[in-house]
Amino acid sequence: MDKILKCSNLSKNYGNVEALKNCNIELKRGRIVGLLGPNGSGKTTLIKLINGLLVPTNGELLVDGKKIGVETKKVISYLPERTYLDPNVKVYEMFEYFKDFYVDFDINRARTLLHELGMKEDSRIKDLSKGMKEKVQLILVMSRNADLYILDEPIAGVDPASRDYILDTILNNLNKDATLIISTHLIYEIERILDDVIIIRDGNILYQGETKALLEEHGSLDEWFRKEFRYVKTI
Ligand SMILES: Nc1ncnc2c1ncn2[C@@H]1O[C@H](COP(=O)(O)OP(=O)(O)OP(=O)(O)O)[C@@H](O)[C@H]1O
Repeated sequence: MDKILKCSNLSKNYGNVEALKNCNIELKRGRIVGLLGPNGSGKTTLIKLINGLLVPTNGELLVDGKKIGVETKKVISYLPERTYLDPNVKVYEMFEYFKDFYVDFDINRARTLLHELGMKEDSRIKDLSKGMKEKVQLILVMSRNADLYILDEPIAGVDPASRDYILDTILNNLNKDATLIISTHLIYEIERILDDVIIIRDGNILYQGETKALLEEHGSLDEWFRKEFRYVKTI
């Protein structure tokens, strides 16, 4: 199965809001994929559907050829846009918790990454800054040996000096057959690492394919995005 993700005519409505409309997406293994689109375009909705946190209104969604359920959750490592860390535990306790919970969690990798980012295992989560908490959460997610990593805004709160390190860390720790989906508005920062992009507008897939093709045509994804989605005042 060379496709890790397949969405067929996938739709999701919230009441009468059509957040995703008949989306068809196929992702191969071993790719780094940017999930891009303006605010409210449907990115988080798609991510929640893949993680089984929402149920589609219509259409089908397969991860590794399987319908969303216990088996697909085992192979997905997910970084949500909001922190879920218990403020009262220490970092090493989170590591141990992940080790008990996920058989694919590599605690030594987590310790190394934490050390390289200058943080300590005996820090209590509530004593960390917002950006430090984000780093811990990203370390937890990237220290699993998953087939599909889904990162919703992974570097938004991280200082610019750490961003490159984190992106390189992501690349260096990724198994060659694993696929990584990154949803972010920081396009300039990540475009260099993307193999493919999915661009969503108003719940429709506007573009899906190799980043190279867009870069050849437009020079920079970030500039293309700014032109394509330029805010036009209508009143
Ligand atoms: N729980 C909800 N109830 C009702 N409408 C919702 C809900 N969640 C999202 N929506 C709507 O669905 C659409 C898509 O939202 P979604 O959060 O998926 O967008 P997004 O691309 O992730 O946006 P952002 O970049 O701002 O995070 C928007 O119109 C939003 O208002």
